[in-house]
Amino acid sequence: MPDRAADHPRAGAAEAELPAAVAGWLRRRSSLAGDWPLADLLAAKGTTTVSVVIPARDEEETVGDIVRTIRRDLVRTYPLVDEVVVVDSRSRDATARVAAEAGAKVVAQDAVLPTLPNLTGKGEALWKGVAATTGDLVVFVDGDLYDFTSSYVTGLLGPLLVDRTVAYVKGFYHRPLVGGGPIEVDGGGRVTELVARPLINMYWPELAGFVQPLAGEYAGRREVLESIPFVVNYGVEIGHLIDIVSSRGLDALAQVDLGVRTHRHQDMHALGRMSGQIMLTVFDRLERCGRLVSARPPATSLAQFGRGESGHGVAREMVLTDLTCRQRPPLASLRENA
Ligand SMILES: O=c1ccn([C@@H]2O[C@H](COP(=O)(O)OP(=O)(O)O[C@H]3O[C@H](CO)[C@@H](O)[C@H](O)[C@H]3O)[C@@H](O)[C@H]2O)c(=O)[nH]1
Ligand SMILES: O=C(O)[C@H](O)COP(=O)(O)O
Repeated sequence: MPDRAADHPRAGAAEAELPAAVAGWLRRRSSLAGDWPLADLLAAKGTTTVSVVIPARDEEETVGDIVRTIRRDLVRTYPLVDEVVVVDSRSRDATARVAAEAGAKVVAQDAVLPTLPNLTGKGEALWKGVAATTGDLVVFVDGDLYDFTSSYVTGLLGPLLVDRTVAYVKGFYHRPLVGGGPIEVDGGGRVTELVARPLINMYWPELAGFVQPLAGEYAGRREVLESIPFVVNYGVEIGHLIDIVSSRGLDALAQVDLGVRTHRHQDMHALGRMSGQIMLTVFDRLERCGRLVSARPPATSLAQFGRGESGHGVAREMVLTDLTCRQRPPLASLRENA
């Protein structure tokens, strides 16, 4: 992997405070999408097969362009990707039709492993996506991206195709916050900055070098993805990082700069629920490895307040959501028990 001593992401003045392992990892395991030219990847691919999994819930606006771009650049023009699967996560819009018309294989989330009880959430869609595909390498791409290019996929595959010791590659980017007012160039990733990053630095400082620990664009080896549990909600990404660094060490992980990413932002209440799910995933992992002993487990119900109409004008309406950290077991364990 290219030596990034003087390149992005840079360790600033506080480098002395970073665990030495992180500073070294940043140099060894960070690269740019442009470091992985398609011709080199095609040469390295050999018989390795590649699946792209796109989880999508109500993404009719964007999912078609993402599928078309991957199929045009990486299936038809150059044979890097072997299958493109959209997991339709109970969409109420035309996501499934749009994705199929763009050339994806579309699987309904609940139709995969149908004998299991259905669970809800993004992590569930990803787990079913792994179950529904066969590639040796699996690339995940969110279905709500506005500025997707095929270099997302080539960048994520680069370290996996050329280095057997890399197990899992995370994307990173600049994240503008778009909508409402003027664009904030790095205003996106609010849950990342307010919740995930502080928790990671407190409890897994070896992961502190990840620029976008919650990125929805990442790739992994099938045997690795089938060996870890998947939290079924938005805790899935932080769960992956914690579980893989714990089982395989930091050098099994890499990150690639994919440039800039814009996506459909969720509202504040949705981000509050996401934050709660991420916190509960962290507490779950801390408890499992005996680092947190709580006299009373955290409550899993989140009360949020919105505006509703009452007979006396605007009322405060309370909505309760269950954020329980449900998990799917490693897919490999299902096969062993079959
Ligand atoms: O039940 C669900 C919820 C979401 N999605 C899809 O998952 C992707 C990402 O979901 P989104 O709601 O757009 O998440 P973000 O607000 O963008 O959250 C960020 O942070 C999350 C927590 O780590 C990650 O899961 C996301 O990938 C990452 O983009 C999109 O294609 C969704 O359609 C599903 O398939 N099923
Ligand atoms: O990754 C995150 O932090 C959340 O998805 C929120 O992202 P946003 O602030 O760009 O909407």
